[in-house]
Amino acid sequence: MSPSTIHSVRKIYKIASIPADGIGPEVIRAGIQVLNKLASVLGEFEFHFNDFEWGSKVYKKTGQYIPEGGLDSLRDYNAILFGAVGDPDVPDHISLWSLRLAICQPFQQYANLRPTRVLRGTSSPLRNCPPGSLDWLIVRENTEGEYAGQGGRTHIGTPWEVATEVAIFSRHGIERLMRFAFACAQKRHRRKITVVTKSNAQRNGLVLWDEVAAAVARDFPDVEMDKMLVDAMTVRMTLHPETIDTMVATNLHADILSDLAAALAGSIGVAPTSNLDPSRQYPSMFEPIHGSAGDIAGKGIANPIATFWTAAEMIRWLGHEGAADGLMHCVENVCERGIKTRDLGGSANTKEVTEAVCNEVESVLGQTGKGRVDSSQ
Ligand SMILES: NC(=O)c1ccc[n+]([C@@H]2O[C@H](COP(=O)([O-])OP(=O)(O)OC[C@H]3O[C@@H](n4cnc5c(N)ncnc54)[C@H](O)[C@@H]3O)[C@@H](O)[C@H]2O)c1
Ligand SMILES: O=C(O)[C@H](O)[C@@H](O)C(=O)O
Ligand SMILES: [K+]
Ligand SMILES: [Mn+2]
Repeated sequence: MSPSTIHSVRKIYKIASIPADGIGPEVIRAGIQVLNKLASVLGEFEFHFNDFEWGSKVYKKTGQYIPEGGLDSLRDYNAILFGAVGDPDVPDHISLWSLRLAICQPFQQYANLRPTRVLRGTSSPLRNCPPGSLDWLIVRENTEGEYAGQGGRTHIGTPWEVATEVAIFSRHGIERLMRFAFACAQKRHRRKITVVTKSNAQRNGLVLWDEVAAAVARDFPDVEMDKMLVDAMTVRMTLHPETIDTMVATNLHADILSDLAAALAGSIGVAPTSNLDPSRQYPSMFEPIHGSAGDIAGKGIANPIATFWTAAEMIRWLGHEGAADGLMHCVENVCERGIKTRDLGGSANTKEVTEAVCNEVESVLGQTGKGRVDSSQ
């Protein structure tokens, strides 16, 4: 193939980056550096990043997180790379609802994927967790449930004040999510799914959840399904991690379970998330699971690996499976060499980890090409 032909097949992706608050800009900068390195080494795609300044700083000046017409302007992108939102001067419910949820919900990014495993070179705080025994995929409902946004407050400030927070579960919303979750489980080698529920106490919405899960399960006879109450699930995750593969849970339950999962796998600093619109009508959004981490922001010590793993999931969604695996292989090599941030027990800073990953991409993927990785490396 002549160089000009190679050039002509290179895919160009327009990525909207929204670093936002706290450590968001620090880890997104690192993520962009690694993605650009990967692109130049592999030569199979190229990224055109457009940085959006949306975040709490701008909100404090203008009163808006997303400017007029802003959401529409995102529709032209192949994907959105998001940092984190949250600022000590802004109530958390304002920042979360005005930025992250203001994108996920209208863009119908109903499937939130949160893979969790113990990366090579890192360890679980659990005593009985040999490599490979914690390898999970959490599928979180991402548009309704406890995050439906329905409710209100009356008699504000009085002793008889009332507030409601109404969880909404629609058959349509549950079914599309369940189908997606079962299809994910089917693609993994264990073909096993745990439907997480709380249908003993939540006797309407989560009973519907269970019924829809049972109906969908009939269409996936090759996927083994079990059912677990969310409180008991925390025990199983901690004591018997090897019995779990894919789990599917409501918006709030999975939010909580995924922070637990991240900690059990080693650190919230490595955990990725994809907010997917499986219909591909809207761009999907990729972000580290963690928040703006005000306690470490500005110190240059945030773990960028959650963003690197997120970046790998983004390129996987764009169709470059080999490149995604190649990037993760390099990230794990760097961990194995002990170049890790403090949350993983190391002493490296964000910049050092980022440079080490870039160098690894260059030396490993530059040799094998196209993201193919020799597993003996
Ligand atoms: N999707 C999002 O944007 C998102 C997610 C979670 C929280 N938030 C917001 O972020 C703010 C802070 O929330 P929080 O403190 O509950 O959660 P957090 O994830 O920001 O931080 C929890 C703890 O984990 C540590 N941590 C997080 N990411 C890390 C990383 N990459 N490297 C090393 N350590 C890391 C922090 O230092 C902190 O001690 C709040 O305003 C919250 O609403 C936003
Ligand atoms: O609930 C939240 O704050 C968000 O869902 C956030 O925690 C996340 O995990 O994205
Ligand atoms: K985040
Ligand atoms: Mn969360």
